[in-house]
Amino acid sequence: MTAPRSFFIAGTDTEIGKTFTTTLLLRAARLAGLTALGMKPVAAGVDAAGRNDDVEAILAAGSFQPAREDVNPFLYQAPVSPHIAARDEGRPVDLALIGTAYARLASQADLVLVEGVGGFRAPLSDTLDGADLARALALPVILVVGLRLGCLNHAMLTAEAIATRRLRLTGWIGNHVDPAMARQEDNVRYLQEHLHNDFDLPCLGLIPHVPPGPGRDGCLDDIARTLHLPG
Ligand SMILES: Nc1ncnc2c1ncn2[C@@H]1O[C@H](COP(=O)(O)OP(=O)(O)OP(=O)(O)O)[C@@H](O)[C@H]1O
Ligand SMILES: C[C@H](N)[C@H](N)CCCCCC(=O)O
Ligand SMILES: [Mg+2]
Repeated sequence: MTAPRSFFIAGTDTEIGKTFTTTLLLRAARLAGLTALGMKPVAAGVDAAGRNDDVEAILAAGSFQPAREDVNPFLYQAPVSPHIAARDEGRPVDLALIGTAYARLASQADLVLVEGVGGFRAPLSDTLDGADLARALALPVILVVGLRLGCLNHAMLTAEAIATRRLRLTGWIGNHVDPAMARQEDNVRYLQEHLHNDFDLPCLGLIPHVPPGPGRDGCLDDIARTLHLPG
């Protein structure tokens, strides 16, 4: 196996479709014949069974099930900012430990996708945030833009924050998280032009709104095939 192609999946905010996009990119990689794994190093919020939705979705989307502690080394109970949950539970996020878990996953796969937490600079502690996590892993970044009112500003600010840290920004994906968004095409056109002009950033795909329900699974392969994984 050659060195894996891995990416950090950053988002313009929380609840904008990072996990949904990550699972579709894993699907795209698998359809292309790659062994692909996801990672959610820091997750907050569990159900009655003690499980986190993102972790379960990312485990299910991989080519096989690696050690759960490697996919998700830090799981906190409360669905709040991780810096609060980590302090409440007395278990601080440890970037070195996350790096070791990532390396174990990378040794087993052609491609690893690491989902961040919330927006790019969501805090992990009083001194660390999501940007430090991306920098510690030193992975090229894919920016997921949740297409809803306000996303133009969030996208430009997030791209700037990533570029300022000299991380390699490889492309962006627009996710139609809000089916009622007005002037969708005009918004997408703005992002295409300005992320290209300011950051030389290509659009790697646009994900349509796919309401949850029985019809969702049937269209995921077709959507995944429209996404471009950077080489
Ligand atoms: N394209 C889409 N069509 C329909 N629903 C979507 C789409 N993208 C995301 N959703 C839904 O929006 C919600 C938030 O998506 P998701 O969990 O992927 O966000 P996230 O950015 O990963 O959030 P977090 O910051 O908590 O990790 C989920 O219920 C998901 O199913
Ligand atoms: C619990 C939630 N779903 C996310 N995992 C955490 C979002 C943290 C957001 C912090 C912030 O930027 O205000
Ligand atoms: Mg998520």
